[in-house]
Amino acid sequence: MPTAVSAPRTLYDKIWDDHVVTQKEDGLALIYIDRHLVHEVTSPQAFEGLRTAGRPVRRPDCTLATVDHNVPTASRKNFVSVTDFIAEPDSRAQCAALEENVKEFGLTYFGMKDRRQGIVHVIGPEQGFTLPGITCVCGDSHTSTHGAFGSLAFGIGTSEVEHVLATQTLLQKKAKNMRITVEGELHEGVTSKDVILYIIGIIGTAGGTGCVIEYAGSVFRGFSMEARMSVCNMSIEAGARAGMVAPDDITFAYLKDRPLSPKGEEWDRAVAYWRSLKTDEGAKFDIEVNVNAADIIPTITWGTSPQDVVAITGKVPDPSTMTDAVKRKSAERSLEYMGLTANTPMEEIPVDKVFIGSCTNSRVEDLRSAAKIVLAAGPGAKVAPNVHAMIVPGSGLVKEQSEAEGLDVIFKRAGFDWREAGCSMCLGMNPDQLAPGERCASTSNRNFEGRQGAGGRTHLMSPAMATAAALTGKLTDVRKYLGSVSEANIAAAPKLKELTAYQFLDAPAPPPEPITYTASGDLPEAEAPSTVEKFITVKGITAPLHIENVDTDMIIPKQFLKTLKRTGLANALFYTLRKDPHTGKDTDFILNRKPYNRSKILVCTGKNFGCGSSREHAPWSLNDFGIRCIIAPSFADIFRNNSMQNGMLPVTIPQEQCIVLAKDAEEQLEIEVDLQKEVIRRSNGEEISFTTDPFRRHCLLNGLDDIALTLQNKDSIQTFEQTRSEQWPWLDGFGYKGKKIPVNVSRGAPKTDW
Ligand SMILES: CC(C)[C@H](C(=O)O)[C@@H](O)C(=O)O
Ligand code: SF4
Repeated sequence: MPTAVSAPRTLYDKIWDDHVVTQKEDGLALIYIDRHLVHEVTSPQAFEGLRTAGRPVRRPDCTLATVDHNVPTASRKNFVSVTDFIAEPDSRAQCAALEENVKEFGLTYFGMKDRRQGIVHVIGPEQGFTLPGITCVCGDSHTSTHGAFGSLAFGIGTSEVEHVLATQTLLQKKAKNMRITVEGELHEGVTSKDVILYIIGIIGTAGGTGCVIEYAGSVFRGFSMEARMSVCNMSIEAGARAGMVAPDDITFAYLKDRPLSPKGEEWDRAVAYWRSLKTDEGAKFDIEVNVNAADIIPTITWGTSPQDVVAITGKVPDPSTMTDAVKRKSAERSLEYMGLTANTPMEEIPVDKVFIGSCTNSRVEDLRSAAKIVLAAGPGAKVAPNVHAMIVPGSGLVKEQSEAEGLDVIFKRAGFDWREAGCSMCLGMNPDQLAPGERCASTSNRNFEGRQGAGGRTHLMSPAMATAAALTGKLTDVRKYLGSVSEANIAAAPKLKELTAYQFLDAPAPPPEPITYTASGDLPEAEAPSTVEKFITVKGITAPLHIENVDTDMIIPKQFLKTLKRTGLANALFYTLRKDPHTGKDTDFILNRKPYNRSKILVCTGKNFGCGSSREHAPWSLNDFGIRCIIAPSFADIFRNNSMQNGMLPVTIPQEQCIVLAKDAEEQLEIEVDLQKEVIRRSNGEEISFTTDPFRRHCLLNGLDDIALTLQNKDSIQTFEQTRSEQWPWLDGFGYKGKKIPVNVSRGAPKTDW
């Protein structure tokens, strides 16, 4: 609840202060979570954990579930059930498991028959589930998207999903405040996607590590909600915990009359509160970055990290000009993977596929901007013969609205493939995938190796740029379509009719599935025994790794995320590096070689280990392989957290010391990591000290389970909820058809009349 703080505060400070349930002296806080989105990939093990411990979901009324990653995007005309429709057994099992879990635990679920189904980060805002001033989490790194509404929204791993389901809270340390200000006028053809790619190019994929970014300045103020969402979405690609934009009239206009937005007198109360959610004059930011809007031109990626950006008018960079050895090696590796030659003009690179979709760019406004380019290209515009171009709306409602506006006709006439909602080719967990060697102009957010399909090559860009590439068959400066001749084409074309979303949102929903649920309103007293292994000391063979930005897609590729278990993932670890794609045989990657195939420790000399997705499968696979400790110059926040939830220790020490340890490792000298004393012992007796968060150290040394610890605060949580209901009544219950579910009754099944 608001505390009496006189010093000027940032937007992040205010939301944080409003959600602290309890706080320890060392700064560790238990924060209340207002909204929880659930999808099929990161939840099965969490529900299993609840089941084993006999714990109910604490706030079904604040939880919304859907399927998105695994769903095929082919026509659903003949859809009967998930079991008939999804051919791939593991995808089918994961979607079926979610259907079972939502029934058992009484959660609201937008399944494949529901027109509101879609990517979690599209449906939350669309429904008004996402609101200003809230805390919002999901077992998905792109939860940062929801920060566009002035909320504190961030991705979590599966252990934390279980924690939120059980307690509606999370243990967190406050992040640093970072502000990125973009002032001035954007050039024609420059979109929100270009702005965020440009920013990541400047600050790098670790630039926001440990921070919550506030996007400020005239450019973000002028952006629509859709554009703000595209920016906040990619905060995670900048390494940040979350990104946010202060709510304003644009935010309120977007939210008004959404199914789950507050109504009537509560709306006025909510808006009055939301207006207070801006950074105070004089508030302190730990890091400030200023960008001049006029410096940005349409931007795309050339490599395998989102920071590998270049202007469309530029050339493929030349690694031989790079002075930093690790960077040079990474760039050489990227160019080889991408099949590119240094100094090739970007506009000369042909593409095989175009993907317009993903939680970054699959909303109506994105699709309109793509359609505008097709119209600008003239009446006979066609997708180039060498290209397969697909457009995948972010939700069933986006699809319906686009069709009512006639966008699908424009696309289909030009030869685009118009699909059903889902994550699709952003992350080939479903049939939409690149074949090895195929090159894709993609509006998604990650260009990691193998991300869109093993051996596939991804260039990130805006929807308008991707459309231009579809039409010409190569990477293209979209501004070529924005001259006076093209404007004449648009003027001559049938008018694009822009509709408002509301009429689509209000149409009746299909009846919900019957729910059986038996849970009491109180948090359980009983503490389940912890399953977390203790970490005291680990001594053994250490594997050296000389890669920068080791992303979680590299640690464990998408096909292994379809498991319903936490174990059995040892062979999946670094799969693409360990298996030859042609022969299926083991490569000579370090972890395949003796004695490193028995490594207990991994030392990485490159920065930003574990960046990218929130998949806890990454630490699970390391753990299964036998690696209990990773030493690196820096870690991505979610990976670090996920590792410690599994009794593993990520140790941060300076890069020079990592290089020393990697040399020891190369000589097969054993290393000992002693958490009690916080030292790393080399075989020559020399000690390198490190520090760990005191609470996490305590949990690791004693093998403690966060949920059991949190449940000791049950009285504080209940008191917090009482005050929350009085202060922000619109946050209780889903409010479908105006029906409110009062707190303390809400732990039963959600009412079935929504
Ligand atoms: C599956 C999920 C854990 C993952 C994420 O966290 O981002 C996915 O959405 C992705 O984009 O890689
Ligand atoms: S980044 Fe891609 S895979 Fe992840 S949630 Fe968004 S659309 Fe889905």
